[in-house]
Amino acid sequence: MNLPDDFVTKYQHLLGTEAPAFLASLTTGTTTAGYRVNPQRQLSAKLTAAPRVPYAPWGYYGTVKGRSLAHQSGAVYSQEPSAMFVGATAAPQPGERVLDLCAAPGGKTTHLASYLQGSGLLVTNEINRKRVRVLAENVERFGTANALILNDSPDTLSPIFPDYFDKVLVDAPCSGEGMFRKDPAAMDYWSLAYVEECAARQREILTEAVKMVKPGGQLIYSTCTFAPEEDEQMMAWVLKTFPEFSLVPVEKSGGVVDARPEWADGNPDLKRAARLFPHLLKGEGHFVAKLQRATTAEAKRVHGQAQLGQALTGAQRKLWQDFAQQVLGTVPAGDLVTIKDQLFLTPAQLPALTGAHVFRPGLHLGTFKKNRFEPAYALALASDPQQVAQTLTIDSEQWQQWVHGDALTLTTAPAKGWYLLTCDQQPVGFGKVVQKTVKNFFPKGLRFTVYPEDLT
Ligand SMILES: C[S@@+](CC[C@H](N)C(=O)[O-])C[C@H]1O[C@@H](n2cnc3c(N)ncnc32)[C@H](O)[C@@H]1O
Repeated sequence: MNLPDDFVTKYQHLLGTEAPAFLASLTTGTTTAGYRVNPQRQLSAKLTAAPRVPYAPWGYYGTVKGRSLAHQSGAVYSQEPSAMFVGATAAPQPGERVLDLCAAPGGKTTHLASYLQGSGLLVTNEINRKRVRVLAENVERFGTANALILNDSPDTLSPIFPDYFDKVLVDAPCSGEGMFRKDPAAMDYWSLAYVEECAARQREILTEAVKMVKPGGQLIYSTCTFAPEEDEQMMAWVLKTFPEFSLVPVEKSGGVVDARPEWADGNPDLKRAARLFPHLLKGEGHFVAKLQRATTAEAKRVHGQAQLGQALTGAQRKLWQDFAQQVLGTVPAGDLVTIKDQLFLTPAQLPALTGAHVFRPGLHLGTFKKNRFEPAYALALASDPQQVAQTLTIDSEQWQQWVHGDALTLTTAPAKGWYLLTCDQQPVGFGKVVQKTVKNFFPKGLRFTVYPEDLT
């Protein structure tokens, strides 16, 4: 791999005697894959036998194939090990209000969801229209029930959520130098000028992000670049521009090191942030900082209350309750709304979302058809098979037919109706049983063929 000349010169100057090891790790080193397991799931011994990522709860080194049961059912999320340090630094407590401002494809968001354990609120936002779809797919696949998914720019959100969140994560769009080894295409658009462009955009994003942190709350800032302009210098700028914020020490282990004050204005507090270098640990390049807002200010009030959809008709409520009682065994608590014929369970007590683009108002429960209710795939993946009344266990061969979109044939005929299909204790979707056939409702856009090599 040929690194850009300007990049090599810059880091030779910055790193001095450390530069050869650093540059060699990028040109001749190998990337280490990782995955996080989903704490909401029963996990097979195979998934948890891999070596642990030292700083990341639920994190393991190793590979899980995309066309595997573990991936499809949301038992795992493939994530580069250094990226796991970001969620581990944010580590929200159950019940907190959390904003992930730059969230697609959803690696950090699903990690934050694991910490929240289905409680509190996760507002997960992605500015890009195409990428927000992928974010929604991953949030649903991971069985996240308490997320509001938005598709907005930071300046649309800051007036809606003033002083609102316990934790705000800005996993910023950056020059991506830390990904050169994993994704050499990131070098194609890199230049010294591009670093400056990214820094300007980060200042804009942070200017809005700070407004949404409640007094006493925290802002977590991360990039996957080595560029001091986007890392230490960005934090030095925040400290000077927003004096209510101070850096709190990021706990470091497993080869994670202090950030470099000498690469910014020399403020020793900058050491409190963290750098992940590929020549010092098993992972790619990252920078992570944790900023605390002082408690002195009084929180601004949010306006109004969100109208995320329509109220249910009596007939719709009965259809849903009958389905939930019979198939789930219980009616989940929470606020229900419909958008056209779609039913959602929404987070409670949100402010008015004036001007925002709501991509998912909450957990998709299903669709009202003429006089019947059809449960959603998202509900299946958010369900705990051990709590669900009507489940049907399928084997690996049937799972392959299922994700391919085929109907399944059973040897005996259970009672007619909806069942949560499970394979190896993982929820894989709802199927409708009619005599000895299970009709396939696996979403058309997600169907895939499993090849023999995917099963090893
Ligand atoms: C580093 S990626 C986020 C990765 C994600 N947090 C994850 O863990 O999967 C940065 C994201 O910021 C988005 N972005 C780009 N420009 C932005 C802007 N001006 N404001 C907010 N987000 C932006 C990009 O579309 C991209 O999805």
